[in-house]
Order: sequence, then structure tokens, then C-alpha cells
Amino acid sequence: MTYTTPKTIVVIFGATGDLANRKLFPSIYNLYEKGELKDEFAVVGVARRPLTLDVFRQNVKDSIEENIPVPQKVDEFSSHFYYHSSNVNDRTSYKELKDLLDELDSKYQTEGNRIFYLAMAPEFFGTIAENLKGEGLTSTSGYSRLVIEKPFGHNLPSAQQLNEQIRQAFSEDQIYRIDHYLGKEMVQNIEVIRFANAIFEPLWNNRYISNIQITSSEVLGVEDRGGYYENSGALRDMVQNHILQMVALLAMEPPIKLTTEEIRSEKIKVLRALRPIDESEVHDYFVRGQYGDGQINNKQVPSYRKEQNVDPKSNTETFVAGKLLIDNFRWAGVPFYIRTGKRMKAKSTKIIVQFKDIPMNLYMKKDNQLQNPNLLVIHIQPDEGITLHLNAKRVGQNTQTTPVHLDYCNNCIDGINTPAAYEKLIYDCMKGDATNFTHWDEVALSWSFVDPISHVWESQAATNFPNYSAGSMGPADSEKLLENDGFQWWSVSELENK
Ligand SMILES: NC(=O)C1=CN([C@@H]2O[C@H](COP(=O)(O)OP(=O)(O)OC[C@H]3O[C@@H](n4cnc5c(N)ncnc54)[C@H](OP(=O)(O)O)[C@@H]3O)[C@@H](O)[C@H]2O)C=CC1
Ligand SMILES: O=C1O[C@H](COP(=O)(O)O)[C@@H](O)[C@H](O)[C@H]1O
Repeated sequence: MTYTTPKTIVVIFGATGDLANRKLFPSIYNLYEKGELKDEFAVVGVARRPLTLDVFRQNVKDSIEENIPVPQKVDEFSSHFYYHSSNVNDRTSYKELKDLLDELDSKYQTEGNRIFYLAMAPEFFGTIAENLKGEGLTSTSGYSRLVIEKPFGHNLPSAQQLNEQIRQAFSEDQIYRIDHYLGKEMVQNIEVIRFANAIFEPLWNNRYISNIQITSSEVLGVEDRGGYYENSGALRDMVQNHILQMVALLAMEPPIKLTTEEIRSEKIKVLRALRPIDESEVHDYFVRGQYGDGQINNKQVPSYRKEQNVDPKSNTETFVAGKLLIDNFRWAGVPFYIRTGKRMKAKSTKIIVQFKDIPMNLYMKKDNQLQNPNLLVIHIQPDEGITLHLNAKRVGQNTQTTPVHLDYCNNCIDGINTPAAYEKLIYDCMKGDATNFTHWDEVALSWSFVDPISHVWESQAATNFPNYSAGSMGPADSEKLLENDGFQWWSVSELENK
């Protein structure tokens, strides 16, 4: 099937905000410069501040110039941009927006296709969806799609309420819930590694895998997002969405086809099979942390409680480690360890699959154990690639083993410029491909899993916060979580030294 370039109007609600300027404008620009978007498109920015069209277009140009190394088509690109100043709560203003969209439809021949991108605080999501429908902006000859940023709700009940409100205006197949991790090249590669390699799939189960570790560590603190983060914490900010999505991709059964429905259906089954954590067991399976002050890259940084808009006695976790179990035939007994946090030692997201030891070790070493277990490391970021850790013969007249690595680097081949996650996801939405967006069932199951944990953490103040220093790999209890099972976190530097 040949696919022609999208003809569409993209309406960005929150067009003067951080996300629009840092991610959305540059991503749409990249599509334009690559020729994925031709001339039949327009972008309409919506926000309250009263900007003239010239000023808005200048902001768009500035955003491109700040984020793209040598942009070639900034002027012609920005001429596709329009601005509508309004308060999204004011229903009457949608009439004017509708007139603008109708006019642009004719001008750019976009065939009535509309993408409404909600790059705004979540409290506006429901109202905007309602007003779009109520004022007739969605009834056109083409498609209407709604792209929604995270967080989708604060817990299961609030997510359900939001979903019901949005579903009054848009059907499930019109809703594109963004999880930007699903746009990352190596997250998309998980399925290919698993399902396009005969050597992995037969081993991808509890007979050969002892545990799987997912680490997503950040060096940055909360920056200027303290207000949002105080109501979120690392569990809601990272685990409920990005981390559980990676778990689902790692654990799902092979889909019968690579269609949105089949892939989603397999991911949903994994989320259903996650063993629920009862409130009484939270301490056994999950560890929370909050950063104190410390040194990162030789620079002293303040503790979380001293960040802007953060309560000096805050109980919010900036670190989470957890042990997840998946109760199905493939994964029974295999722990999935996850950890994520802010102000850690390195910015790095990695998945490490640790294989079980061979049944008998002919090559010495105590306790019948191999010197090094076989590991498959999926480097999500900043490096993108795969490393397979094997044992080989040490050179010389001996029968000793030495660790060797087979490395594939996805982003170090000259000329390969991995498209950024937002660019891929926006393009997918323009094509109508919802595979890398989250279905409501995934969102609901993820909230069901994390809600008991957040309930316990919110009702029982952490008496030991802050419990890790900025620049470390989190609190000591996170190490114990694995030690109790006879495992250890494979640290990035340790793996690199081997
Ligand atoms: N920034 C990021 O890196 C990420 C953001 N997100 C999510 O994206 C969304 C947007 O985040 P971000 O860009 O950081 O937020 P910002 O606070 O930077 O931007 C908010 C935008 O909303 C507009 N706005 C606020 N109130 C109204 C209103 N009543 N009517 C019309 N416009 C209004 C503001 O413009 P004005 O003041 O002119 O009205 C501004 O354009 C959030 O849901 C966030 O969780 C998700 C992942 C990463
Ligand atoms: O969604 C979010 O993700 C970022 C981390 O994303 P990454 O692509 O840089 O790994 C995180 O900093 C932010 O708190 C969270 O809202």
C-alpha cells in the first residue's frame, strides 16, 4: 500500500507552552524538512496570551532554531502556522476557531482532517473535548483525532471519569494517548529483537530467564515542575505509564499480526496478569526514595525539599524500585525489577535480561556458577543498541572463561539520525496508526496496579526522607530488594568494565 503525505490541520492547545516549543514545533518541522509533510497542512496554536500572528510565527521560528542544528526551511514552514488567542473554558471562542479551521481547510486542501493536540494541563482535557464536539469542530468531511498528553488521570477513578468525559466527544479509535517512550526507537525495537530473531524467542520464558531489570535513571531534578511533581511523584510520573509499557512489550506473547489491535491485545493480557500488590505487601515489593542534596558532575545540587514549589516536608517520592510478578505460564517465577528516579548518577534507560546459569559449570568457579551470567542489554537511551554478554575461552593454554560482549549500536552508525519520539508519534497519528499510543484498557489496568501502592505511600508518611543522595543510584533498600532474591542490580559502569 502506498502512503501519501498527510493532509491535515493540527490544532495545538497550549501553543505557547514548554512542550509545544521544545518538542512539538521542532518535531513537525523535521517532518516538513524530510518531505513527510508537503504543502497541504496548517498548524493552529491556541493559548490565552494575545499574540499577533507575526509574533507567534517568530516564536515558532525561534523554537526551530533553538532545537534543530541547521534548519533550512524555517520561513516557509512557519508560514503554515496560525494563532487563535482564547481561554479554552470559554465555549463561545470555539466558534471563531471553527471559522478559522474551515477557512484553512479550503486554503490548504486538508480535506477536513483535523488533529487536536492537547498540550495543556490535564484539568482542561475533558472541557476541550466537550467543547470541540459541542461547537461542531469535529464534524467534518475528514477525520478528527484527539491527542492527549499525560498524565491521564491521577488514579483509576479520576482516569475513568476523564475517559468518560472524553468519550462523550471522541470514540476510542479517535483518541491517541501519548506515551512518548513508545516513540523511542529502542522501545519499538523490543518487539523486533524478540520476534525477528530465532535465537531469542525460544529462550524468552521462565525456563531460561532468571530475572529482568528495567532502570530509567535521570540526572535532572524536578526543575520548574515542582507543582506538578508534588501531586505526582515518580510512581505516577514514570511507573504507571512508561515503565509498565516497557514491561508489557517485554512480556507479551507474539501477536498474530503486527496490527494495532493485536499488539494492544497482547499488551493488555500482560497487564491483566500482573500480580496485584495488596496494600499489606507494598513494603515487600516496592521501595520509595527522595533525594537529598549531593554532587552531580562535580556540582552541588539541592535536595528535593528545597526545590521550587516543593513542600519543605514533602512526602513525595522521587525514586521508585519495585518487583513485579507476572502470573502466566511464560513468566511465573521470573521477577521483573524496575527502578526509576530523579537526580541519580546517570541519565540512562536500560533493560537487562539475565539468563539462568547453565545446569553444570565445567569451567570451574565456586558454587557451580558461571563467572558471568549471560545478559542481553537493551540500551534505550542515551546510547541505543543491544549488547549480548557471553563467556568465551580465555586466550592461552587454559580452560578458563572470559566475558565477551557482542555489541550493536543503533545510533553510532554515520548518517543515521534517529527520529525523536515525538516526531514519530505525531507522524503515526497523522497516518492514523495508533499502535504506539495507549489504549484505555492499558491505562486503566496500569492505574489498578499502582493505586494500592500510592495509597499506602500517601497515607503513611516516609519517616526516612530524604534517603538517597543526589548523584547516587537510589536508597540502599533498593539494593536489598534484589539481594533478598539472590540477585543484584547490574550497574551501567560495572557492565561496561566487564
Ligand atoms: N513539558 C514537557 O516536557 C512535558 C509535558 N507533558 C504534558 O504536556 C502538557 C503541557 O505541558 P507544558 O507545555 O509543560 O505546560 P506549560 O505550562 O508550559 O504550558 C501550558 C500551556 O497552556 C496554555 N493555557 C493555560 N491555561 C489556558 C487556558 N485556560 N486557555 C488556553 N490556554 C491555556 C498556556 O498558555 P497561556 O498562558 O498563554 O494561556 C500554555 O501555552 C501537560 O499535560 C504536561 O503534563 C508531558 C511530558 C513532557
Ligand atoms: O514523562 C516524563 O518523562 C521524562 C523522562 O523522559 P526521557 O525521555 O527524558 O527519559 C521525565 O523527566 C518526566 O518527569 C516525565 O513526566
